[in-house]
Amino acid sequence: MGCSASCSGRIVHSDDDKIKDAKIIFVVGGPGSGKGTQCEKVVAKYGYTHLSSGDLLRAEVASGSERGKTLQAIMQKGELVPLDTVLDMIKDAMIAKADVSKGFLIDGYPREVKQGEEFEKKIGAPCLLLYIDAKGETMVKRLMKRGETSGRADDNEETIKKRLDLYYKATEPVIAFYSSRGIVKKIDSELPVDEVFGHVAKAIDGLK
Ligand SMILES: Nc1ncnc2c1ncn2[C@H]1C[C@H](O)[C@@H](COP(=O)(O)OP(=O)(O)O)O1
Ligand SMILES: [Mg+2]
Repeated sequence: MGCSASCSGRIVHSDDDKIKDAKIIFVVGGPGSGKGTQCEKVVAKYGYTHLSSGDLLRAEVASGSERGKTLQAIMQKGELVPLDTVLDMIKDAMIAKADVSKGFLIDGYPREVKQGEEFEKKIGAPCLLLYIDAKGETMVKRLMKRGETSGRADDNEETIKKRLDLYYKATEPVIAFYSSRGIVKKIDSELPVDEVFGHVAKAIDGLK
């Protein structure tokens, strides 16, 4: 945010104001369920901005920064990185895109209920949660295949298993949490990509 001590609070607030009324969609699903694939198609059709927490974190790792080194060690083990780190990165990215974006797809976040609560405190409430649902065995198969070319350190059998376990334990409660608010749309991601997208598009068209 680059606000020096001499700034009045106003500058910080105007940054926050930029995203105050933003349309926010959470995209939740297991690793390899097809979140990234669907988000790309939403970007093309609707002009939304796609923010993948994993991609933001991997970009930080690639930058070679000290923070990146710490993150890499955590991600390689298939664990969750500290909440504040991810949230700050998402918020900065949203502010940077606020002027040109029709809305935001928050992909891979929240990973646990607490992350959702913090997001709402610091940024805002989602109007929709797309629950990209595929079977465990489908996700493993897709990730093993993706691992052949992705270069992702966590696309290997051992880490995939840990990520799946963590998904079921920590992330599925997120879906229950938002279901009670009536904003969850469950999308069958076992179908071919374009058919999955048909359902995603219907959910987005139903907004407002
Ligand atoms: N509906 C679908 N049918 C077949 N393959 C799919 C699919 N959706 C995604 N894939 C493939 C593309 C990727 O290689 C892999 C993981 O997809 P992804 O979009 O990277 O998942 P995520 O972002 O949820 O981890 O599966
Ligand atoms: Mg992804």
